[in-house]
Amino acid sequence: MSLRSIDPVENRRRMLAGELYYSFTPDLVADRRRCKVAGLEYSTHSISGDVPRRKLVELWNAVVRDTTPLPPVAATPEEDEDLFVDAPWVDGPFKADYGFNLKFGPNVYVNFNSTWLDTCTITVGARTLIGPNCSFFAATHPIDPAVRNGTRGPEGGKPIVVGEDCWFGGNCIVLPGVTIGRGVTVGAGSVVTKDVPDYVVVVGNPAKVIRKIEVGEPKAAVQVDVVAAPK
Ligand SMILES: CC(=O)SCCNC(=O)CCNC(=O)[C@H](O)C(C)(C)COP(=O)(O)OP(=O)(O)OC[C@H]1O[C@@H](n2cnc3c(N)ncnc32)[C@H](O)[C@@H]1OP(=O)(O)O
Repeated sequence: MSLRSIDPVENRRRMLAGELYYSFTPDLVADRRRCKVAGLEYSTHSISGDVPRRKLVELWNAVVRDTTPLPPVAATPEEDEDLFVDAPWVDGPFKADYGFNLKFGPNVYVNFNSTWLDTCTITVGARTLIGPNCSFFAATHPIDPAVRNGTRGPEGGKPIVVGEDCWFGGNCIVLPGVTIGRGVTVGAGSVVTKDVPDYVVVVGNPAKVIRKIEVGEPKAAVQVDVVAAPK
């Protein structure tokens, strides 16, 4: 069967739905290339720090294909930067398959070298912090090599959901179909293979709960005293 004969609309529907589909069709190859190019441009400016925050948010929105208009430019560069204080902050290098299946909430931070195989949606809840070298793999392949059939065979996927207020240490891997609750800490180097409930610490490969987290008073109660004294 030629991959060119596949109905691109139905194929794409199957990809997002987590059903078997073909990923080496011309349209999906082009979509991945678009994301690589947009991600490279974003990463380059993220690393060099040579553009204002507004431009970086614009480049990020291009990666994830978010067409929401940015707010009007503020009076000063500082005030303009403040407009984007809650925009997701992703340090380059960053790599994803499609970009448009990434759904990040406000105030999310992703440290450098993250990898996102977003054949299905990958949702990251507000205020979640992600350490360096973390990978989120929504994509999967058939276990039977006869079905898998290299680049000619079908592949699958399952969405990943990360709740609000989570923290991932460095070098974590999250597998397809995993839902992680609110306020979870994932220890460095963990491989999360199964769903994780709210407010626990998980570590290891496969990640296991090592303790529950007692949630404190609202965040404002914990303030580090670093505000400069008025001159
Ligand atoms: C957003 C960013 O950029 S993040 C910056 C990068 N920073 C990091 O990656 C740091 C990540 N931190 C960790 O992994 C920490 O170990 C934490 C947060 C999971 C520690 O959690 P705590 O609840 O304080 O665990 P604690 O240190 O008491 O250890 C409890 C047990 O778990 C084990 N453990 C702790 N972390 C890990 C881990 N990542 N993997 C495997 N085992 C671990 C400990 O060895 C200990 O085992 P023991 O009971 O047999 O002695």
